[in-house]
Amino acid sequence: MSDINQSLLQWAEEHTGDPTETEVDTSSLGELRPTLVRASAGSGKTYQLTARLLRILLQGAAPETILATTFTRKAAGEILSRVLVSLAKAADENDDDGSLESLRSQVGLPTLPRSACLNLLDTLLRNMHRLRICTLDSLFAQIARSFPFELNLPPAWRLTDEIEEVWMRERAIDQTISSLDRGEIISLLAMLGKGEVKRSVTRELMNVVETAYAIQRQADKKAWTKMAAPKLPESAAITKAAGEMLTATPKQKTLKAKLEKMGSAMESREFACLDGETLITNIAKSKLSGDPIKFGRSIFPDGLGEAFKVLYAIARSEMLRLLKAQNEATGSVLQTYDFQINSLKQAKRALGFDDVSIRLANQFASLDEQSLSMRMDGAVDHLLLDEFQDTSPIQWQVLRPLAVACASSSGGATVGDTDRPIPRSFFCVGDTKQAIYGWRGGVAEIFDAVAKEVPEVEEVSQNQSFRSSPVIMEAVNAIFPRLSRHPIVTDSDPSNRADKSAYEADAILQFSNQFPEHETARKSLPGHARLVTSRASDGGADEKRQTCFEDAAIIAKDLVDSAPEKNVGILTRTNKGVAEMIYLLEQMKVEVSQEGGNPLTDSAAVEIVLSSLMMAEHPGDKRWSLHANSTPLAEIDDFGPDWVRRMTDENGIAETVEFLASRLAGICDDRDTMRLKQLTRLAIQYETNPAPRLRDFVRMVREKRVERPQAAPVRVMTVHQSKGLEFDSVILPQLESDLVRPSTKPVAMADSPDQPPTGLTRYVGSSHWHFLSQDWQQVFGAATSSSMTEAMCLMYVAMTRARQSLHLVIPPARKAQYNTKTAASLIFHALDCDEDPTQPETVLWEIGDANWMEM
Ligand SMILES: Nc1ncnc2c1ncn2[C@@H]1O[C@H](COP(=O)(O)OP(=O)(O)OP(=O)(O)O)[C@@H](O)[C@H]1O
Repeated sequence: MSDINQSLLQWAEEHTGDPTETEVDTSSLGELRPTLVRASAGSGKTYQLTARLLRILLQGAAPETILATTFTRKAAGEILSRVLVSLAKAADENDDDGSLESLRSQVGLPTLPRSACLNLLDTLLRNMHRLRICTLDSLFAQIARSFPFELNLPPAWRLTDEIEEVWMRERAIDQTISSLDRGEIISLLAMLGKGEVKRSVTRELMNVVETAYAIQRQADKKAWTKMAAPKLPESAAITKAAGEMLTATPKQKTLKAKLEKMGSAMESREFACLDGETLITNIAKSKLSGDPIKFGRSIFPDGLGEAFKVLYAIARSEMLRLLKAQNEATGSVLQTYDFQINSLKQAKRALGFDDVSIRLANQFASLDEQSLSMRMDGAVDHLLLDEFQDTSPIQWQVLRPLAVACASSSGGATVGDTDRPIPRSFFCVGDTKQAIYGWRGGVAEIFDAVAKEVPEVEEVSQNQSFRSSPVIMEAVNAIFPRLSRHPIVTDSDPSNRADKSAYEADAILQFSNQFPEHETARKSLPGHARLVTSRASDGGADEKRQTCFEDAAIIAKDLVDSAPEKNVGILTRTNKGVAEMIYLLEQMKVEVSQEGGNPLTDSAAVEIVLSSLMMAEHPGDKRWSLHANSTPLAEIDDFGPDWVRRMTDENGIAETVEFLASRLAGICDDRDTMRLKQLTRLAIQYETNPAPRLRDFVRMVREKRVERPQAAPVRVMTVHQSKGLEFDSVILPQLESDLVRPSTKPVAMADSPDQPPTGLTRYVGSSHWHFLSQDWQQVFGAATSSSMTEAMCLMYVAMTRARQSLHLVIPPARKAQYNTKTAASLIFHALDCDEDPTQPETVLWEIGDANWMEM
């Protein structure tokens, strides 16, 4: 039990009366109907979920009948702490903040007695271990423990961590390669790559595993063979077409040369030169538009129509047959990898969260509710799901039977020893506009699945913010419903289903059309929002970004200086951006902290300790000893690889690290000292590992993010990390990067987005989409739309973290039309700014009062 819970329990014990004295009259609550809440940012999703949980508890439900899940441990902790703190405050007779009234209004019980809050708090604190408020991952791990045989789990299995997962992946890839002979490797690589061997075997396999394994595990076994490839045209037809091209007599030399090249290729059946051929692309365009086939500005003479059809059919068949072979090779290598990694994990008795979810999902498809509740340490009567937009199809498959059972209000447990039943309940909440975890498998369309699959679920939407000032809401309302003003949308041709831009445009259009008007309950909260260009910079994209970051740092410093009690969130697109931003702020002596933390290697002192350990691991590699010996550690008697090895063998890694850290004290500032302490703590934790090894420890330190203990007034993080948080001021300095980052991830075909894939294929560049059948074109298009929608969601999450002020800093545009595919350009067009975006240090748009902090 945490310290806060311990002290709450003590406090509750001193104040609790006889629980039977205060039976709560919950009749006014009515039945808790199955509910699906689609709620916008800051509109109180966590607040509502907490309210629902409290209502269920106040009705007398036993804590073990309730299950509330979310996505991060932090969010789960936040829900629990909101429940406990609001009860504790409401129960406190000396409270003069109106906490009891607030709780009464939150739960909808105007006569809720103070003593009932105290009794409930007491019950909860005594039954904390029974109340399940947890992440989906930890819930699944708990459930899995109840089904060891069905899930074929090794005895006494344990969960892996991220570092161990990487280690096992590398081992399994090595074993996959060893299981193949040389000839197999060469042909496999040729198939996996673009028909040519261009990468190292390990790197290519690593890439395939990283991009395709997770999706293939959820897919139908035959998914990689779904893509069909047409045969080459008949040989006679090719010969005839070749002849027509070779004998054609166009006036223009370029046309003649092109026809000769194509004709010869067909005649000799050497088709490699057709890949990437402009003429083929032009044939595809003409098929779509009905216009004559062009080459440059010239048009081919009449009579070649059939020959061009054959040429196109050859190019299409070549491309799709290669893709089909690549897909099959990918499926087969992933099958071998699957065998290797599973054997490894089975031998180590270790499973990752993904392994657990997949095994459960397969099992749960055929499980009835009774056997489910029998195994799960009793029945779950009340299910509450938070952040539902981030749920993956696999996770929904596991949750579905529980959701359906809880939504049918009959059959719940009774209150204590009485025979008064408490109807079961289902509640799920989320915001599809905040679906930013597509890469982790989250699928916002799961919301629609709930509406379809959970009987009689009531849908509620909520767009009133309890977080942001009217100015922030005005900014959000000014931007998102008008995103479709951007030239990407206005210039797009929606009829071309092989055009990537059309899908991107469509995604922006849908997002802006469906965007609900946002309101706020905090009508008198002052605020300020503006879009500015940064100072000019001469260089390329890196210099421009750097200048925006510098300007953002200046804005943050000004805000902190003028209103030290307010907090500032600087949200970047990338982790690299976070590191750069922190460096700049530290240079300006602004106190800053990083959400989620950095690896400890951001401290030079930690690097010295790591070099000393690596010196023992690789005595032949002089880099490590040179580094370690150029520091005060060189003064240790006999210091060298043997000394470190002896010390770790005799005293363990943690003690060695602690000793080395103590010898570095003289050269450490406060920050280094704190990071060294954190390093020692990591070493102590690491030593509980069954086979601790120096090399693995160093690797873990390099990868593991460790937060600094205290949050500073300025916090820097990626937009992803800011989800669920709020700041008085938000600064967005990285709006100029590409909206959608290029991806070559495989693409999946499914009956609906919440279903497992029935088909999979390697990625195909958009210039080749015209070769694909219509259904696959749509699949590629849908993947593009999803990425663009996610980019819109990211912008939305970023802006709606602001309570009072919002600073959007963009570099001056290259051209006044400003039609780049960036958030900066989208915002500029949505706001219909009159000012010239090419000018530096210009306020392009501004609302509210820059002195909001004084109001
Ligand atoms: N009905 C309400 N009455 C008063 N305050 C509320 C209410 N609902 C929410 N709040 C307050 O508004 C703020 C935002 O609420 P909350 O964090 O629950 O929003 P959210 O919908 O989860 O936000 P997001 O999706 O953006 O993370 C919190 O400070 C919360 O205490």
